[in-house]
Amino acid sequence: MSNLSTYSAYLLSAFLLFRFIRAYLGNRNSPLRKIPTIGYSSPLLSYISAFRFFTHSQRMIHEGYTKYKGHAFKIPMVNGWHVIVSGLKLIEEIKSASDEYMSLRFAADNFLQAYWQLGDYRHEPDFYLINAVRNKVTRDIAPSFEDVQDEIQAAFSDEIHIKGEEWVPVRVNKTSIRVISRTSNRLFVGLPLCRDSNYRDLNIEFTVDIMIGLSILQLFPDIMKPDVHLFSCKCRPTLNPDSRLVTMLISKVPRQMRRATRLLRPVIEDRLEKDAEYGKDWPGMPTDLISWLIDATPASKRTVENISLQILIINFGAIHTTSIVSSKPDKREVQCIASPAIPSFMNRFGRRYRPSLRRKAGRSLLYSVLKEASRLGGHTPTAMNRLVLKDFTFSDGTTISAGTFVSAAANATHNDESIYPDAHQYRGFRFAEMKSENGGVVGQSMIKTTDKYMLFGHGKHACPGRFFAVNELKTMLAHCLLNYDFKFADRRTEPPLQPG
Ligand code: HEM
Repeated sequence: MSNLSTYSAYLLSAFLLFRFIRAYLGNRNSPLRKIPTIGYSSPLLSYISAFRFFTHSQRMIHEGYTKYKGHAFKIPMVNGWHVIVSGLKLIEEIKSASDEYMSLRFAADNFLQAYWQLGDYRHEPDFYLINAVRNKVTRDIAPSFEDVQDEIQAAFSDEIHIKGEEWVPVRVNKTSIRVISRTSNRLFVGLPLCRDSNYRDLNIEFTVDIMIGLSILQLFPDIMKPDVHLFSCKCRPTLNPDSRLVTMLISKVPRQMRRATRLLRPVIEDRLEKDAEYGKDWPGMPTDLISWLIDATPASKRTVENISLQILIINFGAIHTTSIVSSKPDKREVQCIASPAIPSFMNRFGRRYRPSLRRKAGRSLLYSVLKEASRLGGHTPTAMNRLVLKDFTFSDGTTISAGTFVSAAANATHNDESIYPDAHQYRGFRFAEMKSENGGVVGQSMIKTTDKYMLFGHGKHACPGRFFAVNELKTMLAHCLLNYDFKFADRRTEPPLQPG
């Protein structure tokens, strides 16, 4: 046996022994024992289920939801348990739990393996970007939205090259992610950087690189991370990454962080200089995320590296999420052609409303189409992901111990027949046609989060970027409807949906 395989065999045996002892000791008195398990719950076999969860999370959560709807069930993970709840009551209890008990921030850090991939943020009370997004991207987007509209038009005409009367093939996912990267960054960093193809690719690739990094790191128990770290990456927010050869080979995250700093440095330095010279809100200060971040970040932390990293992270949270709502993450193709006519969709439904209500009706139909696509799209098996920091007992007596992940079963809820009749079918106007209790058509806003619609989470941490994301998506869809006719390249007439 070579040295490498002997070392691997020792490592594996030590890990299995460690896992067995830890699980055995931990399980004996754990209140989690009372919660039913999907998959194996015994110390060693549970590892098999933990691996299965990597590839079959939707299926396992659907199984749990079907068996224990309205209650909690648990699924083993490599580093502990993931408890999943459903039903108004338990979801409301997560919603109202204080951050002291259940933390989104720690759950996200843990999921992303942030300490290992991005650096040590444990001492930061909050990401400044969350405040910037909550306060500014939510309220102050109206004046900048004309720019965003302008970018949508420019981005589509750069991406889709219409040739006279010919149908042109378009990869939906690739096109939508590039358009979204450009339009979101028109708000985040402005012109000309938002159009720089190197900057655009960086933001698109960064998400993929983080996901690859976390998939490797999540396979290892935390206690082995110092070793795993030799093979992965660890870099401080100062962007001074450990440059060990193997580190650099496995994870691209540190490299991408340096690339971001390089690209953003001239614009951030210019803003910081102007801020120092003219003070806050200087005349002509651009209304974009850079300005908002500089404003929200304490003076001692206003470095190019820190602000670049925050911009990269917000792109991570904004681009792929928005693009998944507008298209499936596959390589399917549609054919596009310039459309001279106002789409029949608008005419047909416009007639059903008084002229004064037409614009409102058109908007509500667009929201409905998008909301239905996101309901069925199922890219998020769980929502309201939290790490339990102190033992927490739900009103039905279920106790979840500290260190456990807890979430709501989002996708299973979105596909529940008792909530959404014909749940597995795409009905574009489902939400626009929803009736109020007295029978009037009320429609349902995509921005409003409920225990039955959790695309953006729910409660005080519900996505603060959703106002921007939904307006961006609506404007993109309206632009496509007004400017192109399209059909699926493979001649299908129904959208290719992934079953929930
Ligand atoms: C369709 C697109 C998007 C989806 C599906 C989405 C989804 C989510 C979800 C599920 C959460 C966690 C909520 C919870 O656990 O209760 C979240 C949080 C967050 N999102 Fe989004 N998001 C989107 C777009 C954006 C955009 C465009 C931005 C920024 C402009 C953004 C910024 C944030 C931030 C800062 C948080 C953290 C909030 C907190 O910690 O309190 N998101 N998002």
